[in-house]
Amino acid sequence: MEITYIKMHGLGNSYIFVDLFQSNFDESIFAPLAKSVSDVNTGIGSDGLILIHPSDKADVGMRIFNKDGSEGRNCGNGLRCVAKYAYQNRIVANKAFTIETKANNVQAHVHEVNNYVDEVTIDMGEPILTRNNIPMKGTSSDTVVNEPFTIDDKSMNITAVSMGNPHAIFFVEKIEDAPLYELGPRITKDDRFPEGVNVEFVEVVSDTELNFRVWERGSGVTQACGTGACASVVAAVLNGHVLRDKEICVHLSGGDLYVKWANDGHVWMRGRADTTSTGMYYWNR
Ligand SMILES: N[C@@H](CCC[C@H](N)C(=O)O)C(=O)O
Repeated sequence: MEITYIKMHGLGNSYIFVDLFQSNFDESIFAPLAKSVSDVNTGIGSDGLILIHPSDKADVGMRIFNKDGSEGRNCGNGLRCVAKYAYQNRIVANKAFTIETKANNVQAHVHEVNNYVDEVTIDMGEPILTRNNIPMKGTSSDTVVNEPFTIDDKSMNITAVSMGNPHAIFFVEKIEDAPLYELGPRITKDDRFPEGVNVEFVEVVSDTELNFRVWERGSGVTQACGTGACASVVAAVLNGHVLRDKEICVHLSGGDLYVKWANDGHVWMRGRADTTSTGMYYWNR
């Protein structure tokens, strides 16, 4: 099977994009295709697969499949890439437009300088803070803010936030000491999260800056996670580390994202989206 693709990334969080405005495939191929293209040795190498598709609910639609073939409901870095692609390939005519995800419809705004889109801002909508809707098991309170969380012999405090997909945020003193490889793969599959969870370790650098590392559900360690950065800023506000309605710079392994949890409840994310290559994938199923 031959599949035309584009490889793009948001701060090193890379995906293989397939434009379903141009071609059509059977639903059954997407999960195995995500696994196949993501393999760095026998595929292309990426954190997953993203479909750009026609939508009857928004100007353009996005679906995301993680490296292991599981489907996610939202992807912040993917949204900025889809916005850039849709504008540059004239799927949309205006710089401001809507994108449908499995979680919600978001508003995108591309920033064009000398005919080149370098940054994209996304209004990600409102975070979900209720335990049942994150979802996370437990009864101690309706929201999960700085709640004791023990795994094996390690006691930490968790704040859980959904940006349409679930995030478990742990504040640490120093980002270099975060137990990312030790606990990331355990927490992501912990029974307390019926749908799994994206795991973030966050250091508060100042009242305008956070350091951030992630173990993504279905993909493992990635260079960046847009929804994770948004969830971390919300968690930092809830814990009194940073102010609401103020733009916070989140330092991820692959670069910086600018995130604000506005007073109207919406979370805004601004950052780069980059294209690395286009090509034909020859898939031996
Ligand atoms: N990298 C993404 C999130 C991708 C989906 C996630 N792994 C999940 O399963 O929820 C981002 O930039 O937000």
